[in-house]
Amino acid sequence: MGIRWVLPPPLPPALPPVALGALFPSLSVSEEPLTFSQCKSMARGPASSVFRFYASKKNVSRIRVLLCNQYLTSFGQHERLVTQNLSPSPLSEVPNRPFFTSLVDLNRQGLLSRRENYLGSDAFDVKPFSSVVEDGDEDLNENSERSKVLVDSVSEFDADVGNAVENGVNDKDSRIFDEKCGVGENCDSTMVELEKGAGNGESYVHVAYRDPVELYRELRNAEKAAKQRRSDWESLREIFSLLGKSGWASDQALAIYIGRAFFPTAVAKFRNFFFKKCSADLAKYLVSLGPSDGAVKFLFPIFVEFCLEEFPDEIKQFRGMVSSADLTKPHTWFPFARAMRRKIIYHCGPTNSGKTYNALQSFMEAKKGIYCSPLRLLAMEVFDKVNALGVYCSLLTGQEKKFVPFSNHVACTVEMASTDDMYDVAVIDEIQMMADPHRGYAWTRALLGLKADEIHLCGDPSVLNIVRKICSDTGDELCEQHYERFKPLVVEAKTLLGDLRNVRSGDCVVAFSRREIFEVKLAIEKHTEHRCCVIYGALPPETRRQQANLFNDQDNEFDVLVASDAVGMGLNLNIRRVVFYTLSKYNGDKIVPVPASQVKQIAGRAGRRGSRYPDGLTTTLHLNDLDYLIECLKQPFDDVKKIGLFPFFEQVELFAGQLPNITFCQLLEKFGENCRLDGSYFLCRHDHIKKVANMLEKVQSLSLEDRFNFCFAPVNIRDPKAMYHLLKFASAYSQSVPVNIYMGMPRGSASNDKELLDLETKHQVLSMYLWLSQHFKRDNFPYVKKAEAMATDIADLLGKSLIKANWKPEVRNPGKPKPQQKADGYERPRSLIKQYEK
Ligand SMILES: Nc1ncnc2c1ncn2[C@@H]1O[C@H](COP(=O)(O)OP(=O)(O)OP(=O)(O)O)[C@@H](O)[C@H]1O
Repeated sequence: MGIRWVLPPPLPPALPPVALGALFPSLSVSEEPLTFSQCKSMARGPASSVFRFYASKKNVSRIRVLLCNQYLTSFGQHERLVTQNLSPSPLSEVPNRPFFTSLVDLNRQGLLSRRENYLGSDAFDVKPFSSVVEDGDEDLNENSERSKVLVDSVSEFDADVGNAVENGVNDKDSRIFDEKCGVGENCDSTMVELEKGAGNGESYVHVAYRDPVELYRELRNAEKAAKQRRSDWESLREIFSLLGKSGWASDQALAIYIGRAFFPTAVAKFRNFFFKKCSADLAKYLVSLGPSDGAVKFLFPIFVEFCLEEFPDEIKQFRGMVSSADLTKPHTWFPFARAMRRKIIYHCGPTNSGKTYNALQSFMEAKKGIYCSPLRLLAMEVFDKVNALGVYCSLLTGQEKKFVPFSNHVACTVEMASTDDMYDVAVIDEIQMMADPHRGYAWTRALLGLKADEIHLCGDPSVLNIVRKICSDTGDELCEQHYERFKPLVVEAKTLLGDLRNVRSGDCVVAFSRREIFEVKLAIEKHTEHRCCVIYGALPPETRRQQANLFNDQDNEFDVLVASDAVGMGLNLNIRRVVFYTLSKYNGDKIVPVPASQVKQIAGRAGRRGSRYPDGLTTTLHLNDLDYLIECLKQPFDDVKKIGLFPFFEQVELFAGQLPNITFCQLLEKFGENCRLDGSYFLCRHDHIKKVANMLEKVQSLSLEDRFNFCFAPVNIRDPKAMYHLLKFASAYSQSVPVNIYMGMPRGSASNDKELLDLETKHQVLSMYLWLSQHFKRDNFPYVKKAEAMATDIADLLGKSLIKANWKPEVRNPGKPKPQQKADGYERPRSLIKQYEK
């Protein structure tokens, strides 16, 4: 936002002041700075009632001019006071002039100074009267003598500065001004000010036009505060309370490195200082504004001066902290990738349109390739598929490393993608996950940092625009390939009419909680001839694959799949119809509608090229939910505006150097509060990391790096048993003793839901052990083989348990809302979408 300069219209020199006001509507606003001679002519000219300007002889272009007009009637309370004050007005017949806009613009356009500490002051939206010149120029307040002429009325003023003869004001005053102000080539600075209404009872209004730097200096030098009425003190107290609570002021204070945490303290100190020193006029003026935005904006620049003088250490510390938490320009974090000429190919389209298939063709044809998957399961699928097609490919996930001899290809989870190795072709699957609130940073890092000549992105169009922007930042060439679904998805309007007895072979019933999944399975198996496979996130990938194979295989009775949203990605499934059991889910806080993008992704699993059901159908259990389903499918893809980012350990370490005496969890919190991001990025949510960090505070001797790494271990933070094991692993690691698996093998498959939950937890703990063994020195985790064997056995037991599972599910989280209990043997939810709408 540039500074705008107000130029008066050219005026006939002999125009009487009464006529001048009418000319103000034609004030032009120029983007160009005024020349010094223009300023001079304005100062001498008759156009305005009040001129106030500062000039530096060093650089005329830095002159700032504020042109005020005393006849404004709509420029806030304080201008009204000015108007009232100027009675009897010689110009009372002059119509109100729309000068207001120009003046406000001028106010808002950042005439505020830019001294070194005012970094980011473009964002300021405060009284622009700070007297500091731009760009480190000599501070006029400090180093130059300023002259001041006080004149009693508008016409006299006009006469003084410009048209003394024409307006009948004596030459002597004019000379005084010239001498004192030195309006001429050699003047240091010039300031002309009007004491409005002096002597008529409201003399304080001149305060509105005073330079905040000066006001601050006067306050600082004052011996003590003027006496005020009790009610005025009350009013002032309210104004300061408003300042302390003002989000606007706290945001603006960041520009001078007064952090949000320190802001209330700074305001409290400022208030104490102010109350000890304030003059009668200043207090009266503020009281006249009352506890309002106007008062806050008036006080703010004075507050800034106070802070700059009083809190240099705090400002320096916060500045250091902010610069060490600088996450702006993440594309510059990967200089090697920036030095490459990369070609990005965006395979853009809905599900089941052949995006991944085409990208994998290029991957397999390359000499050296990397495939980055959103899930372990999908990495395993690609690993199997590619090796089966004769291309040697290794597997790398957080939990396992399967090296295939002579392989130049690797299928990995996106977090494990190496930004050190060079590749001919890289594939990043489900690129829209860049916007995922928790894991988005991993996709962003892969896109920015992979060293590959060709990078294939597969995903829906939601992140296309942001990828375009990133490519223009990185200088990579972008090539877009758009896809359509092989066969359109058809919505079945009939629905299941609320009755699970209407499921058919090839259906996938989608529910959004583990409890609901087992309820549905139980109901279907009890009331129909169908048998159900289940897939949900807490199951190990091996078990999910086993269940998928069971469902795909036609030679068995398992012809219905009951699944969570985990079915939306990664598995090749022969689904005829996707049936939404509900279209609402618990988001950890409350019941919310399932986002349209997720509904599309899941519904799109129905019908798959080359499968038994190439035509896809989708519907809902309840008629009530159908409209929402249709609405979701009709909705265009979101246009994602921001993608995720998370600091590397080195960045956190640098930040930690600024705050040596706080816990790691507090450190993460502070980082979140103070980090700076470009507009296209957000800091990924890290509540789960903080929760682990909190728990690990008990483990004393972990280094910062180890602590950081432990916090990323895959653990279900809502499962106390899993958290307990993580704590034990970290404790043993910190004592440099071999980390053991303190867990026995279950005797057999589960015969109730409690045992099933136990198997799930045990597998997660083993998976965590394997993850830690990959992310820390292997020597510290000597029982990897044992953990792998146990994990395989447990996944097997889980598969067996699921086949015979016909029990009511345990409630893992009793806080969740329960569906309605029906008398006919199984629980059915009401349409939660309808409930939500109500
Ligand atoms: N040209 C092709 N020849 C044979 N089969 C194909 C071809 N293109 C795609 N397919 C098959 O179609 C199915 C869907 O393709 P693919 O997985 O590539 O779609 P997608 O758009 O990536 O979908 P999603 O986003 O759901 O993963 C797969 O089973 C794939 O093997």
